[in-house]
Amino acid sequence: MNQDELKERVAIEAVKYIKDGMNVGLGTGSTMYYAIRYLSERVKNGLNIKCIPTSEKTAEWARTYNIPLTNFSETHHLDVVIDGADEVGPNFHLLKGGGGALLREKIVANATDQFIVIIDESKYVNQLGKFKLPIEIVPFGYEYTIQLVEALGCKATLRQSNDAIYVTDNQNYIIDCDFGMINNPKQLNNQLISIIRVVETGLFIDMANKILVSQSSSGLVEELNK
Ligand SMILES: O=C(CO)[C@H](O)[C@H](O)COP(=O)(O)O
Repeated sequence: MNQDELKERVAIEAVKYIKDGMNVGLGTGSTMYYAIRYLSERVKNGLNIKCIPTSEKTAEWARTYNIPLTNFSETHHLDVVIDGADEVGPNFHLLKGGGGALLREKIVANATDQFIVIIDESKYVNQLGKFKLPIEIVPFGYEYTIQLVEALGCKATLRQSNDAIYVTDNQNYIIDCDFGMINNPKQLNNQLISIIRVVETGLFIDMANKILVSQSSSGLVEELNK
């Protein structure tokens, strides 16, 4: 079973947690694309939901597939949030932001008591840090911000897109930081967000309640609960 098939499998399982009348947070990324497509089938068959997307891309997909959207002016609490991740480590701490949507993803995940993360087994790790940690920073004075972050022990690379600096949906920049293996994700997250110029990090500490993992050997989806 290839990685796209694994993504589709786990996405389909996650969408089963969405029930009639729910307010739902929709994450960002290629795994979520499958979830949105499957969800659109259920909406077509009468499922009544309202969703808050975590990125402009996800909002575009949702509109394309006729999934009703809402926003935080109308709804403050979400019944369930589904999102992918780049790595899931011990204690369900997550490393996210590969798709550049970490800030809205964290805001949306923070609005629920049921945050379901969908991954294939290659992303389930003993220690976070093989994937470079994305950090959203304000453009103002970004060169010095990079120095301040690097002083915490990493090599930071300003994310580019089409030969220009990558700009997030919030008009900020992303730096991808190689800290090596991260021994204490909670402490590192606290150190990083104490830098005023850092908006948010891709470390999601104590946020996920349920991890769905698709297994390459069997194609089965394992459910892990906190
Ligand atoms: O954090 C994210 C976007 O900011 C994504 O959830 C993460 O990058 C996983 O994406 P994919 O499902 O494409 O592997």
